[in-house]
Amino acid sequence: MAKIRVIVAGFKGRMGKTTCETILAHNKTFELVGGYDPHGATDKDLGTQIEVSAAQHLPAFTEIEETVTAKPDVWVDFTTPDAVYGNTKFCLQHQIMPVIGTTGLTNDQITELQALAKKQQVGGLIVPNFALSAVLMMKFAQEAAQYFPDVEIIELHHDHKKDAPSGTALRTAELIAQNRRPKRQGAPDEKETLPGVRGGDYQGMRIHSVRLPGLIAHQQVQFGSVGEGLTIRQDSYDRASFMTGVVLAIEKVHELNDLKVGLENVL
Ligand SMILES: NC(=O)C1=CN([C@@H]2O[C@H](COP(=O)(O)OP(=O)(O)OC[C@H]3O[C@@H](n4cnc5c(N)ncnc54)[C@H](OP(=O)(O)O)[C@@H]3O)[C@@H](O)[C@H]2O)C=CC1
Ligand SMILES: O=C(O)C1=N[C@H](C(=O)O)C[C@H](O)C1
Repeated sequence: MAKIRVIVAGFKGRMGKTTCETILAHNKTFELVGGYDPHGATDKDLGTQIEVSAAQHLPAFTEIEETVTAKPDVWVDFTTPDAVYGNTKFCLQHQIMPVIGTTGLTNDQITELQALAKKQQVGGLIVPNFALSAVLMMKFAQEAAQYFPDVEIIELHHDHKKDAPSGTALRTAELIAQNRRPKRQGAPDEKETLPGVRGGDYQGMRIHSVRLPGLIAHQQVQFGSVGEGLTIRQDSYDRASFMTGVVLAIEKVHELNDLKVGLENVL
């Protein structure tokens, strides 16, 4: 069987670099055909970033149009919230299957991209969190919300993270909202004496974002009821935690005939 040709957008970043290393380690099934970073990349960058001799001659593109010359089957995106919409649109327009890890796509953008994927007949996957523990945490939280409508989400990340709340927290809130009876939490007359201290309001439930050095990616979904509580906690202690999901997504994305949200679509 032919190897799956993969390009990594944001290859110099924390996730991009780990992803390139993972693809190279899976060289029986995957072929890393290049990297993309519009802010500066040379052939040498990709080789030196990855520090694997096999990667020395891989192209690193700075112009998005040039990426098609590498003939990728799959585009893995770990870039920035500002770039991800344009990158995904480009993939779909060029029949490249997107596997999107970057956060920040709005629901309207996702709907628009799904329509484009349908028109172009290209499958793809948007994955708020590739860690299996995170996928399970979201599923368990969604289930618990049927019985416990009072819930706060506390997400904790490294202090280089650009977006808040995290994509995982937003997706968790979205899934919980599908099962939770609408409710505005807290005392009706509650008042913040320090602005923002109660966190972000997502349909009446609160999301809190913690940023600290030393952290990678963690989330606690805390439910409360009369005389009892339930806490669902997930931890990514290392970026390796995302790689099982990344590999699975690259392997399986060709089985999809539209643009789906969530790793559960290929589990
Ligand atoms: N779904 C998941 O499981 C996970 C998702 N993420 C998400 O992935 C994204 C990246 O995270 P992380 O690797 O930590 O971030 P980094 O800042 O380390 O990496 C982002 C990289 O993208 C590059 N970049 C910027 N603009 C573009 C563009 N237009 N096209 C291509 N590359 C670009 C940056 O390069 P330069 O410095 O040259 O601008 C940088 O090297 C975030 O949105 C994060 O939330 C992270 C972990 C897991
Ligand atoms: O920026 C990160 O690091 C992460 N981003 C994703 C998010 O915003 O949910 C996934 C994971 O939490 C790590």
